[in-house]
Amino acid sequence: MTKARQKLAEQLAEAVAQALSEDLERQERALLIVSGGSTPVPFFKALATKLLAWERIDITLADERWVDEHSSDSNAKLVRDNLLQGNAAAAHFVPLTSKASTPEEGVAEVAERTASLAWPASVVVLGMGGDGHTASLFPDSQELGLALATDEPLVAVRTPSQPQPRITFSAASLHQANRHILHITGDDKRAVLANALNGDDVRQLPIRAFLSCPLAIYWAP
Ligand SMILES: O=C1O[C@H](COP(=O)(O)O)[C@@H](O)[C@H](O)[C@H]1O
Repeated sequence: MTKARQKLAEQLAEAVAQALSEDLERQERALLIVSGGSTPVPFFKALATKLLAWERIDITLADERWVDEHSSDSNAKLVRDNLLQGNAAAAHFVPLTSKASTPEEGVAEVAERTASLAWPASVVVLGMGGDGHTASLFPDSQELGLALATDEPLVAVRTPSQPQPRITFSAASLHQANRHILHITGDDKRAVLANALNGDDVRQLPIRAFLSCPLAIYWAP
């Protein structure tokens, strides 16, 4: 972990804690939506140390691989191991998988589970892959058009470039937030983001669906 990435994670944790705290001053519960992958780990660890009314905070994921919750590929495991620790262990975490064997079979149950959360979310923290995907809105997914257009909260996704089936919040659901943040690191992702800012084809680079939310960008080399 470089010093710049650690500092970025700490600054992001401070901003997210501040946002949650502000929202909790005027509402009973607040919702935080986080992303999986490798980038958020230092952010999760920094956020877990914050003194917040965690028992009034719901946390869920932007997307998930349809894998066992103990799998190393599980975004829920990532959140449990790194964010739901220390002070933040009191938060209420809502995972995006079920006992169903496929996301197509489980999506309705997960949608019911997430409907009772405190929408709009206080903060959505997005990540981005080198192909411009965010959440599980992948350029090569046959469900991308549906996930970008539907009013349904969640979509089951099959993506040729990914080994596991996935479930993702739709763009419409992820738009329902008071604040949107993109957390990325590295020159390769900076170049992808620059490319995204220079065009408007959302299917080519799905992160474009969030560029005008507005989107606060947290980037370090
Ligand atoms: O597959 C995923 O990838 C993206 C980016 O992950 P990273 O490892 O490059 O940080 C992530 O935002 C998404 O939630 C995750 O499911």
